[in-house]
Amino acid sequence: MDKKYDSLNKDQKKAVLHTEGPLLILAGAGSGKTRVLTHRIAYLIEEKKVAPWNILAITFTNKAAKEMRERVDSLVGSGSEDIWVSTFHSTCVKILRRHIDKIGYDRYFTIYDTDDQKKLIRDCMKQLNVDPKQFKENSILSSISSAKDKLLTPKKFEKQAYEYRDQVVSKVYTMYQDRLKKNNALDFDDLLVKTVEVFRLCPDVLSYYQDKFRYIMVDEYQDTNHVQYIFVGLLASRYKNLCVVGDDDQSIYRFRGADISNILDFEKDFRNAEVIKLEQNYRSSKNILEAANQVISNNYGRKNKTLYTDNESGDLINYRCLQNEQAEAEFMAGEIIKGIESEGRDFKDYAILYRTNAQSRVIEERFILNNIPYKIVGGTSFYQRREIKDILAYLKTINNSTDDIAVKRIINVPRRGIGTTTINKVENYAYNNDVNFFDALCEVSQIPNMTRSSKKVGAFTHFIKVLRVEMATMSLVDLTNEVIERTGYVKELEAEGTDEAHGRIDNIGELISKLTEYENNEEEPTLNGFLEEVALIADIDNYNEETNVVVLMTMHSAKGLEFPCVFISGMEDGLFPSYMSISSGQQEDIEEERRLCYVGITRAKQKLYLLGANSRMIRGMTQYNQVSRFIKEINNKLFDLEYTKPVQDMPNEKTSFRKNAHSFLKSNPYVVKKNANKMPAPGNFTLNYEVGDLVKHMKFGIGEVLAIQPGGADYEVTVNFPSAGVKKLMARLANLKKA
Ligand SMILES: Nc1ncnc2c1ncn2[C@@H]1O[C@H](COP(=O)(O)OP(=O)(O)OP(=O)(O)O)[C@@H](O)[C@H]1O
Ligand SMILES: [Mg+2]
Repeated sequence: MDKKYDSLNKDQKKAVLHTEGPLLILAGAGSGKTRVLTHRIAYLIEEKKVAPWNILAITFTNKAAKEMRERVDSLVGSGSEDIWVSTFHSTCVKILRRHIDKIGYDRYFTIYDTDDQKKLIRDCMKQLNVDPKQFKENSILSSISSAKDKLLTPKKFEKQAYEYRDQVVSKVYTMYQDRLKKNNALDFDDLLVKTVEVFRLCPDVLSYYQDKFRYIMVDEYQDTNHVQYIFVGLLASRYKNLCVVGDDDQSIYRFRGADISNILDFEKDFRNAEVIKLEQNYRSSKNILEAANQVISNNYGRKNKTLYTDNESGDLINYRCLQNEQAEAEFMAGEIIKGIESEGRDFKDYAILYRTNAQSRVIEERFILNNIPYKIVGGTSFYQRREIKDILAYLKTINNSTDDIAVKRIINVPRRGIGTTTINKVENYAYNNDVNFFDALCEVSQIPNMTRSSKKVGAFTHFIKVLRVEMATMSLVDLTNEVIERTGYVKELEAEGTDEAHGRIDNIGELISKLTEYENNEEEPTLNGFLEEVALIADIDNYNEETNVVVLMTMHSAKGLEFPCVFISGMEDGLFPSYMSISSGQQEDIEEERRLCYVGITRAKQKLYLLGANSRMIRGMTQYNQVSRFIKEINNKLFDLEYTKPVQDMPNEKTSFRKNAHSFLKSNPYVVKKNANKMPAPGNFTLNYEVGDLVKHMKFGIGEVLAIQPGGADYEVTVNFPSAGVKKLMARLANLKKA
């Protein structure tokens, strides 16, 4: 056997050599699962003389597929181009291009992306007279998608549709599917559904692929959904040479239909399955691994796994709670620059992970300021996002209506019944009369044959003109809120209720935060000034093509990847774990967040930063979040104590705590300053403490007074309790004692 297999440990080798029969490799992060898969492919070809075209390897993303092919290439040398290494979707496309005619589709079908899907759904809803105010296309779309995941055809779905909403979805689903077929198109879910359909209806096709793919491997098996599970099951049912690898602790796509039981039930589905556990982690330092283990051990119902490493203890984990999100971003930039200048690191050694895409905005701006090249992976950079461009287009239109592109962008967003025919006519009029688009809109009554839409156009131009007048007496934040309110932009997103829509709402909130920041920092804030500032940032943020760059991404996108240094930003309750997961009250939701935290931590090889902020501006409002519960699940001993006060001990560290508080107050315009309690006392009630003092509360222990504000017959006192976060208390009831 070739020398390259000597680098594998005993269990890994066992997994590589076990080529016949079902095999489950269930192992924690960084234990070499993906590495085993690549070596297994090499072994099958080189030692077992299996033809490359008899091998199918499925990865979760195209990026992972590309990496796996490269790794196999470097192991085997030649022949690897004949192996099928791809995602579920690309695998299915290849199969369908050859055989979909068997179920009445043309082999040259087109694939619909989300935008195409939405257009089609909209058409169907119109034809069926479904009220788009009551039923949002995105929400219907996501119901259809989840039906497809479960292999529910329109007919089957109809049979189960007892509730009114389901009956509406059922009607749309039936027509949608019909129209897809007429258009000879498949959506993304169909790629899997139709492949399974071909396999079930055409035994000869299934038989061909069962024979072809004698050896099947699936990476990240814990995140497969039902239809993917059926697909793999059908293919593997003849030879049963199926090797799946995964980690139940890294299942993070439940919201997309991933079913963790697929991995937990593998032994039931495939009797005689060999199960191999890999227990050695090769990726991370001892400290990082220990932190990950401590966090995940708080989840119930796990498969029993232990993970150790022979790597060095390495640096302690750098946990820091900074003053606010700006300071957090500044700290990251500083650390990266320090690492490059004094530790010989490269930009590409660093990854910044966060819970929601909206968090990237502040970081992007800081990096631009400090000339740190970066790239957003699996997402769009902040100012390129659709909703941000839309709202900015409104602001541009209000500011200066000669920007035709901006006006055209929003003339029918959200939809107000102004269609392309109208727009074309207005464009022609503008061209012929040499006026800009907005002016042409204002003169709509002069344009022939426009009676029907002229009212709608008039309402739009009126709306813009009114805001133009009102803005003289309004802050920019209020102006933007007016736009959002009166257009119903956010309301529409709320009604959609999908994860994507929530993400967009978060991003709009982030834009409001940006505006608030701008207004606070600028002596004479103007809309024009703001738009100029943003235009500059939006222009520069184009580092995308470079390879030696810091990468920014959500923890979801980081699955399977590794980096020497990892920052996790926003370790605060309400952000991570998310507010939704906390407020749902479901243990499962917090557990999914905890798995995500485990994924995040285990991306790091040498250096891990867990960062949070005392205060964070969300939707233009300063929020004081508690330290993330996940931080509290990590033993303080693993934190770099030189920088971090252990959470529980903080109140004893009086001096540094005070010092901290003062700089905190300085940077926080929202907090009433020190002389606040010299304001007229409500009634005859006085306090014996002031802002900056430490006080003791019966339940929350010692905390620091951040603000005091008279309110009726009492004071509202804002206190930062290290054990419980920032609380607003009524002084009489709270009975706080100076500590
Ligand atoms: N036996 C080994 N000797 C040396 N390095 C190894 C060994 N096994 C794995 N590694 C290295 O450890 C790191 C993690 O491996 P790999 O990415 O395959 O883990 P994984 O289990 O797939 O992780 P994840 O759960 O995050 O997907 C890689 O850098 C890999 O090269
Ligand atoms: Mg992996």
